[in-house]
Amino acid sequence: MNLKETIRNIPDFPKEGVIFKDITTMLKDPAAFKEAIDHMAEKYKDCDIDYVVGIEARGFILGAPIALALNKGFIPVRKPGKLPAETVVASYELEYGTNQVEMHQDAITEGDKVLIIDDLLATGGTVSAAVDLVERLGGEVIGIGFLLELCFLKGRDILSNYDVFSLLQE
Ligand SMILES: O=P(O)(O)OC[C@H]1O[C@H](OP(=O)(O)OP(=O)(O)O)[C@H](O)[C@@H]1O
Ligand SMILES: Nc1ncnc2[nH]cnc12
Repeated sequence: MNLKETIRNIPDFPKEGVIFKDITTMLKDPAAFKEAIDHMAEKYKDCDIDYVVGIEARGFILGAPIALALNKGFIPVRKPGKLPAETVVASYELEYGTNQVEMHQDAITEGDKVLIIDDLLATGGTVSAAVDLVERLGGEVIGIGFLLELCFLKGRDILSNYDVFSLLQE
């Protein structure tokens, strides 16, 4: 199957000049969704990790099934004000704005080995903020996995100290 073809391009969303990669068309197709999860889980099946961290919101959709496929727990990184217990916060810039992400302070303890999953690597700002949260809590980022990498935005450059994998590239 050509997985990339199941992802739809929406021009000028959420603002002019951005071609939005809409994965809802892939998620709606069970064979495509399963292929994406299977391939991403396969990549990490022999890695020594304790948890999968997924970034709200689309990183949850991929990260949770990958965590289950690897038989690991799932830790959410959320947008501000959503997590009920004590949190750590990191700010970042996005292709189309700025935002913050949070993680529960007790989600990770010193020495935990973590795989971070998100749907898309653009500038790398979002995932760098998630890396920052994991490392401030003493965790070790073993890998960072994406469904799709927008190579022209060079997000990989700011992640050069990490093992970065993308299933699809554009
Ligand atoms: O590499 P970056 O430039 O940081 O961009 C990538 C991020 O942008 C999108 O999330 P978005 O903030 O649109 O939120 P959503 O998942 O809640 O739709 C995407 O899911 C990544 O998390
Ligand atoms: N072009 C894009 N499409 C979908 N999600 C994104 N997040 C950042 N840039 C994006």
